[in-house]
Amino acid sequence: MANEMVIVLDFGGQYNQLIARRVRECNVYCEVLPYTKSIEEIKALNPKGILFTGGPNSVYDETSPHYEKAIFDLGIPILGICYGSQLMAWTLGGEVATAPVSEYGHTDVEVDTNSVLFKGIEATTGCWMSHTDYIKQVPEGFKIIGHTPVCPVAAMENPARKLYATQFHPEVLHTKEGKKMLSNFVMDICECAGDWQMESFVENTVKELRGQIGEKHVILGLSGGVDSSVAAALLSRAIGKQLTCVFVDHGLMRKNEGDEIEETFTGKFDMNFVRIDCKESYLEKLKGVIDPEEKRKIIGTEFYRVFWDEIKKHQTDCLSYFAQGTIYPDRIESGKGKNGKSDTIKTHHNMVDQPTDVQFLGTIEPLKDLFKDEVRKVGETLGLPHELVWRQPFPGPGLGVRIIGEITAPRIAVLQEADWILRDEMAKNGYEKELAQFFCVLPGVNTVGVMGDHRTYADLIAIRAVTTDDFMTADWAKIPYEILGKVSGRITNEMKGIVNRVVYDITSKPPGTVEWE
Ligand SMILES: Nc1ncnc2c1ncn2[C@@H]1O[C@H](COP(=O)(O)OP(=O)(O)OP(=O)(O)O)[C@@H](O)[C@H]1O
Ligand SMILES: O=c1[nH]c(=O)c2[nH+]cn([C@@H]3O[C@H](COP(=O)(O)O)[C@@H](O)[C@H]3O)c2[nH]1
Ligand SMILES: NC(=O)CC[C@H](N)C(=O)O
Ligand SMILES: [Mg+2]
Repeated sequence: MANEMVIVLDFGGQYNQLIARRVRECNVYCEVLPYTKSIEEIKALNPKGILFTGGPNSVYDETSPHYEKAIFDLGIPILGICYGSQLMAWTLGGEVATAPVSEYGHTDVEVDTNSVLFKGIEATTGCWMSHTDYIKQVPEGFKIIGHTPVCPVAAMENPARKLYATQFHPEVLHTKEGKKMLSNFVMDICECAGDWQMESFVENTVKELRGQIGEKHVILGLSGGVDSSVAAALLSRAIGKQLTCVFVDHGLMRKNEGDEIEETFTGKFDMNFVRIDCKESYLEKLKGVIDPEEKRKIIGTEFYRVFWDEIKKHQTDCLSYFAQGTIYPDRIESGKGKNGKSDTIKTHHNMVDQPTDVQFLGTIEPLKDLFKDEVRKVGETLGLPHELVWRQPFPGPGLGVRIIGEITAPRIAVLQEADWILRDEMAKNGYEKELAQFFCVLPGVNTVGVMGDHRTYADLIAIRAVTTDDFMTADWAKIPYEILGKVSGRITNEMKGIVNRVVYDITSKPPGTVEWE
């Protein structure tokens, strides 16, 4: 049975995925759709509620994204946020104009606690604002349920039509009671039951996979990372030995990692597992390549070829499905997630177009709608070992996107060694589990140093470490200086003549990204 669903209509805001996350935290399935989705398509999905996102435009501009008025007559509850609130007001005959005073950041809002939207919330509540326009006049039938000293309509409602709007952003953590407000909307106003549970996800997905695959064979790209391991466990539960897991050892893994993965998957699991050594062919393909996007595309395309060659070996008579552990943020950050209006930040290797001569029966991505923390929950539900479920993510292109400039065997070895020292020292100091991700980067810069009265001219190593829960935004990690000092001391001593300087990356995301390429 299909889950009940809430839709986020994307008008170009920055926090749209966050809205979906917050709704899912209420155990309600939620997807972000472009505002170009027709009203018929939306009706067909039978949503229990709709949220309109924020956006950079002004509704009174003719060229801004608008939506047909009829959506407000469907009887489906709607919550407009920021631009979405202005759109609701404007479309229904209210007035929106440039605000006399813009509000950015923290603002105390006086809310009407008699409104269901603000049930259980104190009358003055800290909210997060980011607007230059405002609702000057609410449409007929609407009541103001929130204001600030400079914003007369910080929230409005028409409960009879189940229409609600907030000028502030309830989805961001800085809106103290935002989660409660969204929960009030989803549970009380949309009357959702909260049936999006990991147990039912596993059960439904396994059933769907069985139906889709039938007697056919599936080749899964298994990296030993969280996503593909969870995808492997799901597929294995659905189709058992019809599944073959293919681990591509492209030589860009961390020190000893290839052997460790082989050991785990041949030792702890009863799955068909194949490790393919293609170190040489990857090096050959990447020779002389320095552009980050080009590297990513070569690595991604090569993945397809390896899988395809493997399939051809086993199947001469019929085609197999190809499966991978793609998750929701992979699609979004590659610019393929939503309305095609978002910028391509970097092409994740698994989002590269399939070469035309590669023919799979179809692609299976059972985790494509999940966020990382949800994937981990699925992994736990499936009973995967804790260390596997809570592993740090490791990008498919591996050290390839941490070696700036040309990728060569000696440069890979340098980075592997430095990275191993960092991981070893973090583990020894019990700091490993504190951070979402940490690693070394080889920037390809030589610097001058002095050692034993000799001049050195050797490589620089950068340490990158972040805290985040969804990898969409991240902060640089405040690793204690003592640990950083030990790491730097060990790298420069144990890699004498090779590395003579270590720096720490103190950039958050945005403006940086987690990986350097
Ligand atoms: N070395 C590899 N061999 C085979 N498949 C791979 C390899 N690296 C990545 N993939 C495929 O690409 C997908 C995306 O990679 P990604 O790194 O995002 O996920 P993951 O490695 O499974 O998990 P994690 O994010 O924890 O590293 C994987 O789920 C897997 O299907
Ligand atoms: O499988 C992957 N294939 C890729 O091409 C890729 N690029 C980045 N990452 C990982 O995604 C998270 C966010 O990284 P960025 O801030 O660098 O985009 C971080 O966890 C990165 O390690 C990738 N994972
Ligand atoms: N964050 C937003 O959605 C902003 C909406 C609109 N562009 C404004 O400035 O008011
Ligand atoms: Mg990975």
